[in-house]
Amino acid sequence: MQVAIIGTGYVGLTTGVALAYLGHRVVGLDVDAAKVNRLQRGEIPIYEPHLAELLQLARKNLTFTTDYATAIAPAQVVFIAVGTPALPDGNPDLTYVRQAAQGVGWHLGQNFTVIVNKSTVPIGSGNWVETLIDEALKTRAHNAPPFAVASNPEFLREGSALHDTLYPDRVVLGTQAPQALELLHTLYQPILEQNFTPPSFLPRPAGLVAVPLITADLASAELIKYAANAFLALKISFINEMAQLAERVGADVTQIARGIGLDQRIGSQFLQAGIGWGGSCFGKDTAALIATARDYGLGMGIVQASRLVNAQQRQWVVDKLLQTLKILKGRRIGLLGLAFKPHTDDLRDAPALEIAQQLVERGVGVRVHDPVALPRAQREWQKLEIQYYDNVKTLAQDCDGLVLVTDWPEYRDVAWEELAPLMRHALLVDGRNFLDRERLRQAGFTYLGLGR
Ligand SMILES: NC(=O)c1ccc[n+]([C@@H]2O[C@H](COP(=O)([O-])OP(=O)(O)OC[C@H]3O[C@@H](n4cnc5c(N)ncnc54)[C@H](O)[C@@H]3O)[C@@H](O)[C@H]2O)c1
Ligand SMILES: O=c1ccn([C@@H]2O[C@H](COP(=O)(O)OP(=O)(O)O[C@H]3O[C@H](CO)[C@@H](O)[C@H](O)[C@H]3O)[C@@H](O)[C@H]2O)c(=O)[nH]1
Repeated sequence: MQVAIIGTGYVGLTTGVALAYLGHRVVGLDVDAAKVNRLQRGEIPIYEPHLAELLQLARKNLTFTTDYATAIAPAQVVFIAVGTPALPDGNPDLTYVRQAAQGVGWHLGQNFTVIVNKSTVPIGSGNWVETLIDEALKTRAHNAPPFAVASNPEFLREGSALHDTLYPDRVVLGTQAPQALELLHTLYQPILEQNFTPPSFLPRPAGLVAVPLITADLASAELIKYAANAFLALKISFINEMAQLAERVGADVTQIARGIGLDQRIGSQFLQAGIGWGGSCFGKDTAALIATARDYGLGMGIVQASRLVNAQQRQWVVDKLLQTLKILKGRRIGLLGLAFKPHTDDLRDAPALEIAQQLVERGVGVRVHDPVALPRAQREWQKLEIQYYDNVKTLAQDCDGLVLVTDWPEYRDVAWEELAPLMRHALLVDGRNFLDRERLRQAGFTYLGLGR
């Protein structure tokens, strides 16, 4: 099938590369000319495992452009995958969705096209996009072509985006138009029936033979996305609240997580207590859900509470440093990990930024390290007075404490025994309960986890 994807960020690029690999002809469309130039040269502008490799395998089916006419006119399916960042009142900023929808309306070809909202957008956005396209079509001289709007929320996680796209837990399609559903079913058929040859570097999970398809009305599909993210955020905040209690009563939250997670009704994933959630989605999507509910007179107390707990977790790390070192002014603290999670260079709502800001405000000299996100942090955090290190050992020299912020696997392999003697205080706050605390203690560290 002929596909256009508007927005070549984490979601659009991953979707485009995956669909091209599956044999569809895909045009990636972006307003960012520099990004499109790089993609045309085969370069991936973000750090996302295997994306570059799969792009190479899919190249013959994939082109990139900044020109709406080139991308939209021949397309049978158009995905809108532009950003929907949070506004100060919690509602998502729909400026980019509006621009994309209007661009679609101005350039739609004469055959039936399905326009798919893949961006995370509030309830009613499907109808709104339809109206925008309709109005744009009216400005055109010739007869308006047939089209339908569908919702196809995206559930990929950064760091495993391609895996999640090729082997999703489910595909959700929200539309009332049978023709749209039929087209999208054909588009996703290789994934739904898992009848493609997996790339060698992304093997199919054992036992996966088919992916469930959920068909829903537009509003339900839109709400499924927000409900999923709110629930996941809530699950993490729940275990983090338990961590706060566990620490006070002398229990170990990692044992509690295991003890409840093995109950199949609860499930063991997303019970890792620590600094809490960050990233481009949980914060913005829980805020959007609360903002939507507010319009209907609902408070969304549980979702509000999960945001509150999350904010406390970031503060907890600073409090621990303060309690242990007593005076923070004049100290040197090293942060290990800047990205909001491992295997990505994404810094949106990264807990590291907030922790660094708080420490800087308290007069701490902040040093930071990350295996992949350093260059991006240097570009995006220019106003923040912190020092960047590409070597953990050099960073630790004369430090009063280290905070493990991101659970990058390589931090397990640090020669901790060599680090402790170099530091002014061999203190480590493990913000993810990730390291082997016995090993750290043997290496001479005062080890502090969260909730254990
Ligand atoms: N990042 C994730 O893990 C993830 C997962 C699921 C859903 N989502 C949702 O998907 C959407 C996209 O997120 P993302 O992280 O990929 O964003 P992103 O910021 O990485 O990419 C968005 C892209 O859209 C481009 N763009 C903006 N306006 C445009 C326009 N008018 N025409 C063409 N291109 C335009 C931007 O230049 C950018 O390259 C958001 O709604 C997000 O909530 C994101
Ligand atoms: O047990 C856990 C699991 C995760 N996290 C943190 O939670 C955040 C989010 O992690 P994750 O969900 O793995 O990454 P995202 O890429 O933000 O993916 C989420 O947000 C996406 C955007 O909407 C959705 O598509 C995904 O389904 C949803 O998992 C990160 O800061 C993690 O460190 C924890 O603190 N404890």
